[in-house]
Amino acid sequence: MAYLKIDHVGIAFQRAGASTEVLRDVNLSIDKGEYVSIIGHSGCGKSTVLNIVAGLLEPSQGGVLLEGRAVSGPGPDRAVVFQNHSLLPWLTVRENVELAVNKVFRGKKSKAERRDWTRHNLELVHMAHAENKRPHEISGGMKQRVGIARALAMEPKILLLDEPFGALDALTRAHLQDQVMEIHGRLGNTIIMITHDVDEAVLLSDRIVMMTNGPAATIGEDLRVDLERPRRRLELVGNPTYNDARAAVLEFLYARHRAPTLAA
Ligand SMILES: Nc1ncnc2c1ncn2[C@@H]1O[C@H](COP(=O)(O)OP(=O)(O)OP(=O)(O)O)[C@@H](O)[C@H]1O
Repeated sequence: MAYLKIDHVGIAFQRAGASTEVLRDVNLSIDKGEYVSIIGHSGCGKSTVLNIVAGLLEPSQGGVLLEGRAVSGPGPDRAVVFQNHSLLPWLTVRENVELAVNKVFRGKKSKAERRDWTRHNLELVHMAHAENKRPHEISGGMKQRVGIARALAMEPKILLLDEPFGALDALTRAHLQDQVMEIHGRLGNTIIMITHDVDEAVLLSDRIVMMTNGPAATIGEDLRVDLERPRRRLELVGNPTYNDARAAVLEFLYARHRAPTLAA
């Protein structure tokens, strides 16, 4: 049995009396501990897939099963990290993470244990030094790290990353990618990540799921990335497996499934 199963999922949105079918017959099985990226052109429905797994949207057809149980709404077993860090501005870094920790672990861990757990997760993303700062006092990359710490601290079964590095400069982005790879290597989280970046997808993922263009988008190809872990970006320069995976994704996106705006 798959750990997470997206089973014949379809969704249509109604707008101004018209119905648009955004996803059709999306099927995906993910094993525990797998790092799966979803890539596809803008507007094809990647976030919609993620939001259905998160339980924030209800599919019109099919459903999502986590450990054999149907997902029927949001829950702490599926934590989402959005592109634009969503920290509460009036709380400190520590309080932002603690809020989630208290929600999940009140009654299960003592107050002191919850504090330690909060600190531990901030340490995982190297942000413990800034625990008393408020979001406006730290950089975008740091805010994103806090968002990741908050998600990890909930000990979710599935970590859902919606373009988590999209708003960052290239160097910060590379640094954070390395940290996420390191955390995944250490904790073995099951991760679904949306990205537009082909190199990011190849570097981080065990599998890259490529989506066709909408409307009625679906999974066009599911590519396994057979690169040993831990992966180091510099060592992968010139690696034939890396280059083949990269070429396959580029070919899918820019030859077989060009964006409608690019195809004109
Ligand atoms: N709640 C909604 N109501 C109506 N239409 C929606 C809703 N959510 C998404 N859509 C539409 O569904 C399509 C897919 O959107 P989605 O955000 O999933 O795409 P995406 O692939 O994640 O895009 P991007 O890469 O630009 O973030 C778009 O045409 C969008 O306008």
